[in-house]
Amino acid sequence: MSRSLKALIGPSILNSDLSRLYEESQKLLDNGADYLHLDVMDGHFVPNLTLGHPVVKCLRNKIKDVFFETHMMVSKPEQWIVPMADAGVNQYTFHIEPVDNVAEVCRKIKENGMKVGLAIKPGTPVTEVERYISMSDMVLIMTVEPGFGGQKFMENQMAKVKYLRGQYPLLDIEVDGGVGPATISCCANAGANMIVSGTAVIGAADQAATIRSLRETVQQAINNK
Ligand SMILES: O=C(CO)[C@H](O)[C@H](O)COP(=O)(O)O
Ligand SMILES: [Fe+2]
Repeated sequence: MSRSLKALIGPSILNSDLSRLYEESQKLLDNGADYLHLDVMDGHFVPNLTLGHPVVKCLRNKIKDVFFETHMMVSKPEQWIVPMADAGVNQYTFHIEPVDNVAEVCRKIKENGMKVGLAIKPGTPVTEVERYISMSDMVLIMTVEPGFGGQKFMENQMAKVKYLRGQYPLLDIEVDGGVGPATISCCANAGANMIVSGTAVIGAADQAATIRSLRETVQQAINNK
């Protein structure tokens, strides 16, 4: 049977009340999130700090059967592969910009039993990531400068998504940054199927309805292709 694309919504907990990380995460899952997108920042690759593998491990101890993606906004992604695998991460998504040997990092991630996600910043050409696609499970096209939640969606990044979708009909393509009800059609029509949404979902009056509506918009675009 051939594989088909699936619309998946992975909320980012970055702009939630982080003193209640477990409760906020569980609430998102109860409201229909397909996976959790955990933003890891090192204060060096981006000018902000969030959480690391000890926190991810504690969260994993409380939330067992859910797909955890870590979005590694770090200068040395190779350094955190083993600790994140040990913490129970399912997919290790890292930025290729600071990495000399992307293939080697991909190899190590797989060797440690995780899926590989390749991320690029808004200023990085899509061709930079395209050459590594065969080694990856997913490509993340950032739609804000990484580092902070609550920023404005960059529509000009959709050209990258459209290009990738045209070339790779079954590739998992994720968008992250400023995505919510106002911008989801843009992402869906360009061909993104994995949707990270932080502020828009966390702050929604009806979280379940918002998650459902994001997924329906994306699934409809997939079905109409
Ligand atoms: O990687 C990120 C920031 O670097 C976050 O995942 C992203 O910003 C999600 O939050 P929001 O939807 O509020 O933009
Ligand atoms: Fe992110």
